[in-house]
Amino acid sequence: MGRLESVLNQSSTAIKVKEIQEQFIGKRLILGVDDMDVFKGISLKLLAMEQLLQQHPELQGELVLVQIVNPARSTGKDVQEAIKETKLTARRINENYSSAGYTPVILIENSIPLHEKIAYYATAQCCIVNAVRDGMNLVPYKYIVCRQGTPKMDKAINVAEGYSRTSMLVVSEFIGCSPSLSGAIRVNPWDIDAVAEALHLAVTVPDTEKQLRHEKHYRYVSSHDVAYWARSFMQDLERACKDHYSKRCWGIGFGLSFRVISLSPNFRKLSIDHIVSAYRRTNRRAIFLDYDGTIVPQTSINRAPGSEVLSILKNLCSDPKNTVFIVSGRGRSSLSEWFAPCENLGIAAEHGYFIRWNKNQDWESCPLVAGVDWKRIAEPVMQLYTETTDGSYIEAKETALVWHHQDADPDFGSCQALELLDHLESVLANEPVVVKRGQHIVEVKPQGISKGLVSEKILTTMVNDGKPPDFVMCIGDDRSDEDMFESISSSASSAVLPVTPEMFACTVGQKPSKAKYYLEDTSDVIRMLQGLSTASSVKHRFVPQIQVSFDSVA
Ligand SMILES: O=P(O)(O)OC[C@H]1O[C@H](O[C@H]2O[C@H](CO)[C@@H](O)[C@H](O)[C@H]2O)[C@H](O)[C@@H](O)[C@@H]1O
Repeated sequence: MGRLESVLNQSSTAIKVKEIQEQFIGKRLILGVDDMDVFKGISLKLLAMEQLLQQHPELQGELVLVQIVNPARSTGKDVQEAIKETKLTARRINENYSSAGYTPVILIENSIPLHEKIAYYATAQCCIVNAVRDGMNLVPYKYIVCRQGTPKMDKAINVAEGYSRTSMLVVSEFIGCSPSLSGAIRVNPWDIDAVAEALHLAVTVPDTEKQLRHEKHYRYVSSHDVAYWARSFMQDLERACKDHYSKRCWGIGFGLSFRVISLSPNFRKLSIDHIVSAYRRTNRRAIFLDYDGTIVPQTSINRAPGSEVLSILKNLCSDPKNTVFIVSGRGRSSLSEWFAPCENLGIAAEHGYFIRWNKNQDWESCPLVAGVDWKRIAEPVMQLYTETTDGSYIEAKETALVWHHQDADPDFGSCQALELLDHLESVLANEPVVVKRGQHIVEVKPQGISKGLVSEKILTTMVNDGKPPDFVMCIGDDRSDEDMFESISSSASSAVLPVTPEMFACTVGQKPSKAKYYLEDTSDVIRMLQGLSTASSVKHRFVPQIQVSFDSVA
């Protein structure tokens, strides 16, 4: 900024500004400054200018595009073609729309001194950067600083004190600085109609709007200087390195999915002996189990629980010391059908929208949620991604919609999922829903529903019933389960639980998690649950069932 301001202060710059003002008196100036490169979209810009003049004859004779073309940095065939195309298009526009004293497109192809370039920046009413691919591109920032000018420049060109500055920017959405320019008109450079329209808007909006946009831009550019960037970079670095030395790093995955994760040294494998001994010592236990990826492998074709799982759960539920819940994103009909043999099992379905304490009780549903009108917006968007992603499909639940891509090509499916997530978040921004990523799914579900609230509700009910838990175990593999891990640990440290129970938050797979423990896979989980189940059975077996009959005592 300082460098630009010092050039603005040079008398040679003021002289050039006056010269340009005189040359273009009564005209409106649009400026482009680009290297001659196939990616800069110069021809597309010229086509948009041509369309603008054709659609708005009132601008003919008045609107001028000055395109400064810095010499090409390479000499390849593609660059030569871009130069040829640029010249041909400029010539065609000038042949069709020039008049006495008016040339609509001025190409400046030779390299010009910095002060001249800055004089053009300072004079142009609008600046356009139309690159189809680029790095940061600093042209918009330079333009803003030059439009702000300096007191010395104002004096030299007779600008009154307190004169309100204006600047209008049309920028390609594909350049790095685009997201930082909230007052710019953003365009897709390939869309010539849209670029022509943006240029029209830029030159015709009232001055008050041009001033507001300029103020916004100048505030940003002047506050985000080199020192700001250096400071924020250092802060990011410090944050990323915080606790770095106390963490353990692991390389996981193969090929393109290889990544390094850093885990806290407190994160450790759950020892079955350790949890079984805590289980034995305790009398009021709360057990929360996620379904997919936790007690049933993510990859299994048959999604119903096997007989081993059912028998373990049945045994755990029949221990009067236990309150056992399946907490799942799945719908209530399949869960209640699958777990019909486990009469005492609690089920929280659709992430807790529906809760049932045991088979004999009715389903409670969350009173918070407004209707599901949002499905009319979300479904067509999901449909679009289903049509373009082979192997994907939509699952409609009572309160949620899920887009599945487990059977699609893994890389393509993941890319599509990220795009869909973004797309849904923008179209549903005003709806009472959240859009979440899960294992091979993108799910839209009501706001205010989470597995964390389920565990909180169950623990609170146990406390209110006079059975504050002294053992809490929660196992899950997915992002939605992290809410449960967080919730049980905050319940333990807050007033929800009067005494701190033995806590076992456990994720499935070694990965960054809010859980303190991990188990490798579903087989490990089943083995551990089997250990607990055996502990319950053994106790039952050894509880003396002796009936003393006093009648028999003589
Ligand atoms: O909370 P969970 O018990 O882990 O349930 C989460 C989702 O489970 C189901 O999807 C999962 O199984 C699908 C196969 O049936 C698989 O294609 C997908 O990748 C898994 O995420 C269920 O269909 C979803 O509605 C649940 O939200």
